[in-house]
Amino acid sequence: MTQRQFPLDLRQSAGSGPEPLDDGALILRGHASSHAADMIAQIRRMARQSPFRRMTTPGGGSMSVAMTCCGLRGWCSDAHGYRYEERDPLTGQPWPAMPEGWRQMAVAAAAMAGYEGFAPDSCLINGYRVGARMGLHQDRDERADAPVVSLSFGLPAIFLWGGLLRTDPLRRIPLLHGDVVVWGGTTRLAFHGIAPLRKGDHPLTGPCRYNLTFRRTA
Ligand SMILES: O=C(O)CCC(=O)C(=O)O
Ligand SMILES: [Fe+2]
Repeated sequence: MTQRQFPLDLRQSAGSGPEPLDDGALILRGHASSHAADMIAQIRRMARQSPFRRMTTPGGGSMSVAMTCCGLRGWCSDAHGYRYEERDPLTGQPWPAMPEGWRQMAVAAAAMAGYEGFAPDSCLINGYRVGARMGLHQDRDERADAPVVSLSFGLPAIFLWGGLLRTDPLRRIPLLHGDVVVWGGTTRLAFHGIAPLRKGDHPLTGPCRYNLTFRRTA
């Protein structure tokens, strides 16, 4: 008898305890699944206030990932470089507030990874469609003495996880709907990225993947 297989893009992770990723880094599989529908609805509401946009890189290119932010400061990229801004440059208005439930989830996930007292003041919201990718980079525009907490919703993606040198070997780690990754401490500045998103259709997000990263900027 052939085993019936769920298509990859309908899968979500089981929530089977922390999965070590690296020193100071772990994956909480499925940890955000039960909040997904609410959080996706909130993302869509926020995007009416501060729309997803494809930012320009300092090199003059345009990012394939569409971004928006919430919280006290939002990450911005343009011809002048990368930085955090208190106002959305697109609207001239403050970014949408970070919902208290989001903050609590990020604080709890950080604590599960050993980072007590995480106080995120910014959340970068990435929107990926088929082919969108994020090249290998370090998250170094915010405080590196606080962890990054990352939530994935919708279509699966391959997370590329390296080391402190750009040339360190890369691991390819599937991130599914509801997965949470926390990294800090000695691997806070590890290089990472996202492989080009594969086509799919997710019941909650259709052809997209959303990724939320909570950070401490000041
Ligand atoms: O989409 C992801 O899972 C990672 C995003 C990321 O690395 C970033 O926004 O800095
Ligand atoms: Fe990053």
